[in-house]
Amino acid sequence: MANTSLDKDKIKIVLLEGVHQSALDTLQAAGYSNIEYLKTSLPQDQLIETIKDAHFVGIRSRTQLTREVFEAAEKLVSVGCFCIGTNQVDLDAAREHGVAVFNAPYSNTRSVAELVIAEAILLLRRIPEKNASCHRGGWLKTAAGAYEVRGKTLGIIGYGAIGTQVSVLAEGLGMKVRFFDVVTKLPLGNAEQVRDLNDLLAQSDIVSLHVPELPSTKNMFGEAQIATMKPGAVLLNASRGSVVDIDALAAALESGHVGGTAIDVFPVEPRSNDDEFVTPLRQFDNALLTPHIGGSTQEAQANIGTEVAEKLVKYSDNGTTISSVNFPEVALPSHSGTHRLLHVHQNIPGILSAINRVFSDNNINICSQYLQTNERIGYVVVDINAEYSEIALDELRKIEGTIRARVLF
Ligand SMILES: NC(=O)C1=CN([C@@H]2O[C@H](COP(=O)(O)OP(=O)(O)OC[C@H]3O[C@@H](n4cnc5c(N)ncnc54)[C@H](O)[C@@H]3O)[C@@H](O)[C@H]2O)C=CC1
Ligand SMILES: O=C(O)C(=O)COP(=O)(O)O
Repeated sequence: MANTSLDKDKIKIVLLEGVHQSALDTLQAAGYSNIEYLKTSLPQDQLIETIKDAHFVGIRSRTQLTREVFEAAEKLVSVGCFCIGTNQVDLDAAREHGVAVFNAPYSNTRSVAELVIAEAILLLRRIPEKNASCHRGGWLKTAAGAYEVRGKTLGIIGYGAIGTQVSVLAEGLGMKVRFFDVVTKLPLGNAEQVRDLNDLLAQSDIVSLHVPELPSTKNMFGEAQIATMKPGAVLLNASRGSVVDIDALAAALESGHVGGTAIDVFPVEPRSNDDEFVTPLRQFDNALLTPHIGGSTQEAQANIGTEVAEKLVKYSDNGTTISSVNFPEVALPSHSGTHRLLHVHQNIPGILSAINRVFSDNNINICSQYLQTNERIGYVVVDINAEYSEIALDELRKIEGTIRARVLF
């Protein structure tokens, strides 16, 4: 019988953007040795060349996996986003090509929250401009415009995993927490949900954004929202660069309406540490600018490396898709003694009977079967006796609506 389950050393894995060593360790410990490791992201043409024969790809927030990339990467089975955000991946295109995408939804939450709290304190004490002045030989020893965060109102926009952590830490420092979210959320501690964004902005001394990049959050914080902030209040953004209109923010820093800002994410970010960083905010001493390092701590990166690599290994070794962001989720037991067929298909009428007909027409006994569907695709996993897997795989691949079929043993 032909060997249709790929040997592990033939499974090519490309890891980009310097993911943590823990990812390599996890993959290697699971027997995967064919790993190409790159420290940066790649422009689209080089990316396509590098991953055209890859089965697994690991990225962080910088690498853009567009439809064109998925069309070119014919062997791609799965993508690991070694971060929280998955906006850099065309998830529809991935799903249509049968590529399961995984991320690490919580491993860097605390790191972002700690940074935001530190920035809030530094901004209210006017530290960024005092620090800049000291570096130039100045000595701005004054209490003018410097405040404690205790008793101040923090307005959080997006009360999810990060927003709630910020909320808890802020209350520990004696801040009043108010939040705005499009979903009704259970407030932690004494935080209160404010239903109208303008109301939140009008009462906050510190505004911090923690929303995902979505069509609805693109430029959601522009001239009008900035104008509604209290004069002298500070704005923090460690979510995505597309959320804040940077030119409007620059104008408000120029006029003094915004008292200071801490920005970690930008509409255009350099591809690597060797490229120049360009933003209109560079000219302002009271703008605390960081190079998208909200989640860049040793703890977060090590945990993310292990977490996402483990998800890729599980999907590769036994087909489990638990916590995939674009695939129906199936938790699978091990399948010793049988061959496991994995079939990803468009969710169209009649396809399940066509799949089951393959087994009944060929008199193949099904040892176990698992199915999960969403409105677009279905994922069927069938364990059968080894001797029948080649014929079954051939027949499954012929079914109209099949996106991808593979066998594991
Ligand atoms: N700077 C960095 O290094 C990092 C940045 N991030 C960014 O932070 C974002 C948030 O992360 P999590 O808290 O884990 O996500 P999450 O999904 O747990 O929370 C996001 C919250 O935003 C809310 N939301 C969505 N649209 C909204 C809108 N228009 N107005 C108000 N609220 C809205 C959601 O209902 C949800 O409660 C990520 O999507 C990612 O882009 C995440 C990690 C590191
Ligand atoms: O986790 C996220 O969404 C982040 O923004 C962090 O991205 P990074 O891994 O630092 O490129």
